[in-house]
Amino acid sequence: MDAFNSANSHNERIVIRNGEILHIRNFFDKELSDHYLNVLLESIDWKQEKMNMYGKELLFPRLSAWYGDSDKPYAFSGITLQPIEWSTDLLEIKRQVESKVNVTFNSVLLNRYRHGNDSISWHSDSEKELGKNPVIASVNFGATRIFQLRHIQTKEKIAIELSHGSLLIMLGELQHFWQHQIPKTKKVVGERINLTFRVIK
Ligand SMILES: O=C(O)CCC(=O)C(=O)O
Ligand SMILES: [Fe+2]
Repeated sequence: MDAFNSANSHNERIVIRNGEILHIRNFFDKELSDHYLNVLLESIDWKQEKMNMYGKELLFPRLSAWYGDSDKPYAFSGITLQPIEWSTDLLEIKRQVESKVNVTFNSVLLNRYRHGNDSISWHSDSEKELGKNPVIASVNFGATRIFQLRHIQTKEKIAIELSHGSLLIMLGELQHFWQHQIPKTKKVVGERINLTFRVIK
């Protein structure tokens, strides 16, 4: 089955060991990307979540928010998030992403990296409620950051620059074999927002 509706020259289809990635650099044009960046910075209910590690409270090195149409709570990294109702802008972005991939998403996790010292460390999106081989669509606004993938067995590494207005889709068995992260950077970088659209079963 072909999960992608159409291929065009802006698409980069990356076939890797045990998985597949589609990367579209200018999925949203500059003007629309600027608009969404500003709207999301302003309107999303951003929180810095805490995690309990061996009795110590750790603040996540980023802000996050969970929106969706399901009232099922979503548990990840030791915390549970209750979804907030979709906003018009989020539904608009979701519709455009869905026009590219044959999946209807029911939730989105938003992460906001305020500066180079914000990050997300190695993990796979392999929570039970995402199902066996989840399709995860990742939308990027704001500063360019490096998205790294690491094969769990071979330790092979892949790096992809995710820039303003880009869309990255992860699919196949990728989450079983690869971890990914956004490392911290010493470079001076502005704010970045990432949205990962998901299907919670
Ligand atoms: O910010 C990103 O590009 C990745 C976010 C991510 O991996 C996640 O939310 O699970
Ligand atoms: Fe992830």
